[in-house]
Amino acid sequence: MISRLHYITQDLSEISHQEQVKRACEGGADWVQLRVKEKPVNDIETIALEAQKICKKFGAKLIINDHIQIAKSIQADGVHIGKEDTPPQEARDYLGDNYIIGCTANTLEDVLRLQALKIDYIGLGPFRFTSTKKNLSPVIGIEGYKVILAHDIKLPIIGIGGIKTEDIPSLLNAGLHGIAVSSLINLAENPSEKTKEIISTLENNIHA
Ligand SMILES: Cc1ncc(COP(=O)(O)OP(=O)(O)O)c(N)n1
Ligand SMILES: Cc1ncsc1CCOP(=O)(O)O
Ligand SMILES: [Mg+2]
Repeated sequence: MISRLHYITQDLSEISHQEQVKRACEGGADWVQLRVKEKPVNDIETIALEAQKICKKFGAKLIINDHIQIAKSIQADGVHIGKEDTPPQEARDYLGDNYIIGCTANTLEDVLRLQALKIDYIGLGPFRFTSTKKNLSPVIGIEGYKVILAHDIKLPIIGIGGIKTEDIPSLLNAGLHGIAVSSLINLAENPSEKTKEIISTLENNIHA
């Protein structure tokens, strides 16, 4: 099952990725995407191993952003790859069938193209402007999500980009499977409590 909440770490000067993972897991996050942008690959692998220990302790899945080699060498649960990363089919051939592969879409055309591939979920965004990611694609907004999600899409679609807790009801109503958030948790006064609040809001708004 693809989680409703994809928690994503970010490069912050004050707090390590490992500590970010711990705080989110303590709040109940069961899906962690390790997104380290500003470090050499060897350092990212070391961080990933430590993040994996924490995720295992809490029973959370660990998804590695961008680096399929690291995912394979540490036997993480999966990878998230974007349009400028390894192509999805190449990632599937490299990782085999036992890894989760998520891919980024920014448009309906991206979603329809990705649908045909052997992947497990799509991260569709950005919902709104966010400073967490550089070179952001044009924002989709709630109306854009409604148009895209009106199509017959089989893969779970995860919304991403500037999402706040109060957006959750309308995003789920539009047809998203779940959401991915970074700064909402990482920059919260109490990240574990914020994680709990997001999870309970998601649970209260799933109308299966
Ligand atoms: C769940 C989810 N969706 C989209 C993204 C963005 O991935 P990408 O386009 O490769 O951008 P970077 O995260 O690498 O900057 C994501 N990470 N997670
Ligand atoms: C990785 C990524 N891809 C599109 S927006 C984004 C950043 C999401 O972070 P935040 O939840 O802080 O806006
Ligand atoms: Mg990427």
